[in-house]
Amino acid sequence: MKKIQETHEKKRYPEKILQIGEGNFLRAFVDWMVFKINHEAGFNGSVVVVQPLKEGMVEKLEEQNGLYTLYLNGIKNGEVVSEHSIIDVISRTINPYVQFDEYLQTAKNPELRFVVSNTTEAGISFDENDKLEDRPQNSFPAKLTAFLYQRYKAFNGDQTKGLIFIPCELIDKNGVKLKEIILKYAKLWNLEDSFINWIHAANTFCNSLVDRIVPGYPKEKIEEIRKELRYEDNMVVEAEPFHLWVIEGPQWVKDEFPADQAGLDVLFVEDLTPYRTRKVRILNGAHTSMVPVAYLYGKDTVREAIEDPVVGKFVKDTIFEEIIPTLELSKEELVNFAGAVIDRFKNPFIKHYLMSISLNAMSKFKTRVLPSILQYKESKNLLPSRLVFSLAALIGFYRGDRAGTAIELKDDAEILELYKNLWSAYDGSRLGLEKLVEQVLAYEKVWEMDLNEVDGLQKQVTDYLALIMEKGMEEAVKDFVR
Ligand SMILES: NC(=O)c1ccc[n+]([C@@H]2O[C@H](COP(=O)([O-])OP(=O)(O)OC[C@H]3O[C@@H](n4cnc5c(N)ncnc54)[C@H](O)[C@@H]3O)[C@@H](O)[C@H]2O)c1
Ligand SMILES: O=P(O)(O)OC[C@@H](O)[C@@H](O)[C@H](O)[C@H](O)CO
Repeated sequence: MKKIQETHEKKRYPEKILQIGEGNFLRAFVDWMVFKINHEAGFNGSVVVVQPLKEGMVEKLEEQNGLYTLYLNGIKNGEVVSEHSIIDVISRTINPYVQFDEYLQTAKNPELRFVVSNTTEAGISFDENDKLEDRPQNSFPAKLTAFLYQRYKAFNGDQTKGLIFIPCELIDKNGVKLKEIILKYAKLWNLEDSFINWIHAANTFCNSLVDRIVPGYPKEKIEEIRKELRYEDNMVVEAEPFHLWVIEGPQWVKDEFPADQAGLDVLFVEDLTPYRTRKVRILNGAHTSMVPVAYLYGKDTVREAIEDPVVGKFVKDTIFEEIIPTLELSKEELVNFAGAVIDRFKNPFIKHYLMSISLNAMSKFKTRVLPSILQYKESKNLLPSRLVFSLAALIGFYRGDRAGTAIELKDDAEILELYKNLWSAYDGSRLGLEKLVEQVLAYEKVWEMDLNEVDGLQKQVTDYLALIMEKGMEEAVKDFVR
C-alpha cells in the first residue's frame, strides 16, 4: 500500500506560523483551520511545527512529509457528518533537541507572523534553571524567549517584525501568562531593556479559549480507515465537527487570520472570561471529574461512561447540581450548554478514551474542578459531595491499579513520585489513609494552597477514599444514584 506522502503533493506556502506542539489537538484544530483559510480565504501560509519535549512525534510527522488525514465525525445540526481531508499545511518540523540551530534560524524569517502553542496546562511554566545558552532550554516559554531574542537581533529591533501569540493551553489568561514568563526570562538572562521594550511594543499576546473534542488517533478503526483511504497514514487524527476558538485580542488580528471568510467559528472578543469559565468548568470539569470514577468503575471511554445508568447519572448530577450552581451566567444558557456537551459526549462515531483525558490529571483537577468545589463551599457552606468523591477517586486512581491491572499514569515525574511514595508507605490503617490524604491535599505545588484548610475536605475525602477501597468503585458510586 502506498504511503500518504506518495499520494499527495504538498503545495508550498510561505511559513507564517510557528507552532509549539505536534499533538493531536493542534493538528485537528489550528492546522485544520489554516488548511481551511488557505483554501477558502487566500491566507497563503504554512506552519513550522516545533516539538516542545525531547520525546515526541515530529519524526513520525516528518516521515510523512508533514501530511496527515483528519477525520471529522459526529452530528452537526442534527445531521451526521463524516468527512476527511489531507491536511497539507505543515511545511516542516523541528526537534530543537537535535536541530537547535534550525530552530533559531527560523526566527529570521521575515514572513513569520504567528506563534501558536498547545503544551497542556503543564507547558506554560517557568524553570529558573533555564539559560539563554542552553540548547535547548527546558521550558517552552524559555525556548520562545531565545527565539524572540534571536528575531529581535536579526531585525535590529524592527517594530514590524514582532509576532502574534495565540496560545491554546487551557489555562486562564494564557497569553498574558506566556508574556509574563517570557519577560521573566528576559530579566533572568539580563537581556537589554530595548529587547524588553520590543517585546511589549512589537508583539501581541492574545488570550484564547479553544473547544473541540479530539480523541486523536483512531487506533481501533485504523484497518477500516486504511481500506477506505487506500494509503498508509500513521498520523491520522479524528475529531468532532464542533469547533470554537475565542480569541481575546485586538480586532486587527482578525484581518490577518481570516477565519470568518472560511466560515469558521472563530470569535474575536474583548473578554473571553464567560466563554472560558463555562467551557472549562462544565465540559472539561465533567471530563476530568469523571475520569477516575468511571475508569475505576470499569469504563474506558467517555461515551461508555455517560451512557452507563450509574456513572452517567453521577456525571450529569455533578454537572447540574454541583458545577452549574457555582457559575454566574444565565441559568438557561448554562443548561443549554451542558445539554449540548452531554450530546457531544455521546458522539457515537468517536471513542474518547478516559485514559487520554487522564494525562496530567492533577493540574487539570486544579484548574477545571477545584474552582467549582471552592465556589460551592463558599456560596453554600457545604462541600459538593460528588466532586469531593471524584477527588478521592483521583487519589485512588494514582495508586495505579484497576482491579489488578496496572494503570498507565501520565503526569509530572514529581507527582508520580509523590504518589508512589505515599501509597507504598500506606499501612492499611484509617490513620494511614488520613495521613496520605493530608499529604496530597497539602501539595501546594499543584493546588497553590493547602487544601487541608478547606473546612471538612480532608475528612470527607478520606471517608470516600476508604469507601472506594473497601467496597470498590462500583458499589461506592452507587451511593450517589439511589
Ligand atoms: N484533545 C482534545 O480534545 C483537546 C481539546 C481542546 C484542548 N486541548 C488541549 O490540548 C492539550 C494537548 O492535547 P492533545 O490532545 O493535543 O494531546 P497530545 O498528547 O497529542 O499532545 C500533547 C502536546 O503537549 C506537549 N507537552 C506535554 N507536556 C508538556 C510540557 N510539560 N511542556 C511542554 N510541552 C508539553 C507534548 O509535547 C505534545 O506536543 C490539552 O492538554 C488541552 O489543553 C485538547
Ligand atoms: O485535552 P486535555 O487533555 O487538556 O483535556 C481532555 C479533555 O477534557 C479536552 O480535550 C476536551 O475534550 C476539550 O477541551 C474540548 O474542547
